[in-house]
Amino acid sequence: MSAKSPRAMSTGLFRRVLRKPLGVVSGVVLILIVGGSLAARWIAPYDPLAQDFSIVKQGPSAAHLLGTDSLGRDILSRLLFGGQESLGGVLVAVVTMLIIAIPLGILAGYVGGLADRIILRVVDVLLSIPGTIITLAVLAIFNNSMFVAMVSVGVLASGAFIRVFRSAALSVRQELYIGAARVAGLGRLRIMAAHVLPQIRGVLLVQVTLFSAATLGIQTGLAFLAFGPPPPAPTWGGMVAEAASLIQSSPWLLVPSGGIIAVTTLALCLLGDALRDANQERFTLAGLERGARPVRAGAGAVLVPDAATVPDADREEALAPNPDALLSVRGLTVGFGAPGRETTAIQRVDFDIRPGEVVGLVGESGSGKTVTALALLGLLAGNGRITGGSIRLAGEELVGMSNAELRTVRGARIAMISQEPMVSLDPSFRVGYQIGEAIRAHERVGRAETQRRTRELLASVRLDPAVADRYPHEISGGMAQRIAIAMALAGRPELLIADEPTTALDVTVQADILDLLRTLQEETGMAIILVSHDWGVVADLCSRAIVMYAGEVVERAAVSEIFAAPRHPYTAALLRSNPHGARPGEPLPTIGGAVPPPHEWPVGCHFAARCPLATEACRQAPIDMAHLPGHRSSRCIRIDALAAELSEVAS
Ligand SMILES: Nc1ncnc2c1ncn2[C@@H]1O[C@H](COP(=O)(O)OP(=O)(O)OP(=O)(O)O)[C@@H](O)[C@H]1O
Repeated sequence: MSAKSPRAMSTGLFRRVLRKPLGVVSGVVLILIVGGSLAARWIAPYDPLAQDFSIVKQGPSAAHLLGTDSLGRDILSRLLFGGQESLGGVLVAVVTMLIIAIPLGILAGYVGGLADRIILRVVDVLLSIPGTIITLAVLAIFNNSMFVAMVSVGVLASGAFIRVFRSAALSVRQELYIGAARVAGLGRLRIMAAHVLPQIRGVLLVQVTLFSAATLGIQTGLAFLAFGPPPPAPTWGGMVAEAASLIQSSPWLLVPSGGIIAVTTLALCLLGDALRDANQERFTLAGLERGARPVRAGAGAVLVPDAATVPDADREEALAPNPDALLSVRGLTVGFGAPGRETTAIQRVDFDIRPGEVVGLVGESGSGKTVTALALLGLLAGNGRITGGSIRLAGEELVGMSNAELRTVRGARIAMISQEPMVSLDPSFRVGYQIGEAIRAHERVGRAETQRRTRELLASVRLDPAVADRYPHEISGGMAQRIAIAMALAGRPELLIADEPTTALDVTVQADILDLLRTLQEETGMAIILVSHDWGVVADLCSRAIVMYAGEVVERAAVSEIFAAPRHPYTAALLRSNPHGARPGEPLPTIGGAVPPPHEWPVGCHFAARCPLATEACRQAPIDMAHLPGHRSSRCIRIDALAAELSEVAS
């Protein structure tokens, strides 16, 4: 078992390149050219400056494999030494470009918002600068310094590459494992360095090879125009210039000098092609293996309490969080869209979770369960904001906390597992490494301690320690969910939000995961919010349930009470359509119609259009929560009619 870094995984791309004949040939050619230049002082047969006027302009011979030039100097030796200047210039430009484009591109793509807008303006400026004129001016100002000229080439080219790396980072940002890393409490810098950068390395390598080819053209072009080191120092461009001036009398001279530039450029372009193909294969394979699925995720939410969005009737409750609760949510309202013109997606959400309590958050698709869960973590999509209400964790207000403050809450105090454990895991990292990363996000621990805790966490989710050495594509969905749970436990959270943790799993595995969650809850004493639309799962695990419909909590009660006598027509309809209660041969009752989207919410009861008990009064004004005996509440004014209907059915 190990929690080692993902170096082995990064060799996957190179392995795929090595399977491509063009990739191998171009790679070998480049290694020979670069290696030959680096080792020039040991392998060059002659001094590149040594002149011998008795053998000028000779063709290839045993003594001079590539012939001699107009001063009798050995061409092979000059090419080998000249490569140092030409390839060194390429290296300077590429490194300069990377130093600027990688951080700015990833920052713009991953962080977005103002940072993105500022960086894009800088890119516009860089792209509008006439590169050739600036480079020639730099050479004039800096006394023909090829080094400074290549730095300026790198700076000027970085604008285009910032855009490329930004696009790559933007697409990685949507991945669930990035969301999972944020939930685990990892900082932005760490996520960008450890998760985004490795994911865009394929694009990066392709761009580096193609830019190197282009820069080689610029470097040799400048040397051809007599910029850079003056004669007799060998440069590839200078050798081409000399050969061009003697093209009539000695055409051979152009073959080795022009040839080395052409071969190097071609090899770089072909290597770039092979890398691009290998990288695309990787995404296709990863997509097939993981069933890639887009996910709503984005920058941390801006938390702006807006008292005006909390209706008067609920204001008193909104101002009175429960001091005994671990989590006390009051009047929580979330909007999506441009500030000031948001569409409200959840509103007036109130509930408490006591320490160690397991509570189900139930409702059809679109009722607002996930938005509520993400709001608790400050992880709403980039266009989402908390526009009202309060979230208190052990008395501490989370609404209004900065992102940095929220990071100390995520993972450490509130953890989350999602319904897609496989896509929550970064495919490039061994699972042991990812668990280790979750541990280190909360504690400063050494390698040995990280490994010990990784083993301990794997054991706690009933997995063999050897699983740590596997990559996500080497494990099953059930194992992936166990690992996601292990990662969630790494910060020893007080509250675990499990968002439909069994939905994507095989039925046989579902029961195991629920069992595991129950055992872990008993062992650790943490509270759990179980987001689900499956009453069977809720009945299995939860003591209380919160039922949501079209962005509002419509009923809160103990699960046993809800099953015995629901106090909201929506809860009753949901229970009737529960597949666990289906009778053989009888069609399963369904709730007619669909959950209205936020912009179609009616003024009155949101469920009125689908409710058989609705009257005119239900449609006229917003319905407040009615507090019933036994800590129950229901957002319904027809509770008596419902109770009468249910007792009629029962009798
Ligand atoms: N980024 C977003 N932008 C705009 N609207 C959104 C966004 N995310 C969620 N919503 C809206 O919020 C509402 C509640 O969605 P939510 O995902 O919370 O429902 P849910 O009950 O969790 O459903 P499911 O079980 O399908 O996950 C939906 O109407 C949805 O359209």
